[in-house]
Amino acid sequence: MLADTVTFALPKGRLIEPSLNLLADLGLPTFDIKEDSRSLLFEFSEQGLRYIICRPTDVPAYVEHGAADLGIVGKDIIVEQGKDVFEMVDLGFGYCRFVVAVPAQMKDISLEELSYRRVATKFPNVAAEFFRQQGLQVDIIKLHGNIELAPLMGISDMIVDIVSTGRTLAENNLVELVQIMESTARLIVNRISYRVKYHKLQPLIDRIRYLVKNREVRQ
Ligand SMILES: Nc1ncnc2c1ncn2[C@@H]1O[C@H](COP(=O)(O)OP(=O)(O)OP(=O)(O)O)[C@@H](O)[C@H]1O
Ligand SMILES: O=P(O)(O)OC[C@H]1O[C@H](OP(=O)(O)OP(=O)(O)O)[C@H](O)[C@@H]1O
Repeated sequence: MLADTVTFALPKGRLIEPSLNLLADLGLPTFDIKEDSRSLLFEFSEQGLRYIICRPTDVPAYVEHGAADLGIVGKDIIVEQGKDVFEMVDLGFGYCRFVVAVPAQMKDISLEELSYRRVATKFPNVAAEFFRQQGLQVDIIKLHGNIELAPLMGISDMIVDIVSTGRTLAENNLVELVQIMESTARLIVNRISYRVKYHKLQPLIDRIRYLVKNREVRQ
């Protein structure tokens, strides 16, 4: 942890553009992600600021271990990973929903009938917790992407995944059965940084909170 520098972990992928928009709206330095797409570290020493670009699923680890003081990450990943970080601000962008989806021919199935079936997901903890709360026992198959393929290929009966437009479900003949939770991007903060760098971080967090409250969400 660099004492005089604030390090921000930014997720590459879907959330990078709205994250950079947020930084620009705050008047913080930004960079052109397209031109510099292989660079992973951006330093602005005059402003005492640096950005690291990581996989979205790695943002909480960088923040938890203090390599970054702050990070931007989806609530979906926060809930799945349960890392020891402060969740400070709902940033409003990156809206999506966790759902249970089944093949269209199973659209009238009741939740109880899902018991003892196989569920494919990138989010085993979210799925396990949901079915546990429902009092249902299921077999969880952890995959890393293209989850909609699993029921098509017969390795699972259903999926727990993120839905945004619903297009991926529809194109793979799946239908939403039940919503588990909604998700948006969040500002997370390292617990020790928050104490040690309070004089720097709290004003920044306050500005982000104010901006998010008073601006149109730029997706
Ligand atoms: N279809 C979607 N529409 C809108 N937001 C989404 C969608 N899918 C995911 N998200 C949100 O954007 C975040 C980043 O998603 P993205 O697809 O860029 O990375 P990823 O492939 O899930 O992460 P990783 O590369 O670390 O596995 C997710 O954690 C979620 O909060
Ligand atoms: O409702 P939609 O707008 O169609 O979006 C949903 C899709 O987006 C995410 O996948 P992503 O594109 O991140 O690819 P992945 O399956 O490799 O994670 C999610 O896992 C769904 O597959």
